[in-house]
Amino acid sequence: MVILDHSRIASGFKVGIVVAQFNELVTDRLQQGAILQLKKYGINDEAITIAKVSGALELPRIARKLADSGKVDGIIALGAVIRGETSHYDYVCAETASGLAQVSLNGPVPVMFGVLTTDNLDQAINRAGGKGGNKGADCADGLIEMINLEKQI
Ligand SMILES: Nc1c(NC[C@H](O)[C@H](O)[C@H](O)CO)[nH]c(=O)[nH]c1=O
Ligand SMILES: CC(=O)[C@@H](O)COP(=O)(O)O
Repeated sequence: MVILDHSRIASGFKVGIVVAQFNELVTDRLQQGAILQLKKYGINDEAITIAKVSGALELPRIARKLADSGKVDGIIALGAVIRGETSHYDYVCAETASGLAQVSLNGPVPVMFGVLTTDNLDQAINRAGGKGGNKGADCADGLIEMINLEKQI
């Protein structure tokens, strides 16, 4: 029996972070949470490439270009989609999730889905360093595990 271990060793990893600026009150906190968590693994500023996009819908395209660049071992995609009065929320959430999943499944590196999809600002804030934790930090943990796991396959 072979058990592939998703360890959390991160020596020499290069990480890309793609961040939506829409609702930047929230996404800035997600970004900081991801960076602080990566630093716990010894991944410092010089090993992190940050790309800012307008909104969540722009995340997949830049994530794909970064993935294809060969400059990173994995990507964290961060955003905050907060429901408004119309059905626009549904389309933004669905297409962003689908787009990022395609980049992860079809591209050369893993892409972590760090896009909050909430009904209001309070829910988003709570998941960006509040009582709900920090989704950016969670994505950092998961990315290290994914990179390590894929190196064993
Ligand atoms: N309403 C939110 C958006 N909307 C903008 C789209 O993401 C996109 O930038 C626009 O449709 C142009 O293509 N984006 C968020 O990240 N969060 C929102 O709550
Ligand atoms: C998630 C959105 O696109 C949303 O903020 C847009 O708000 P509205 O539906 O009121 O136009």
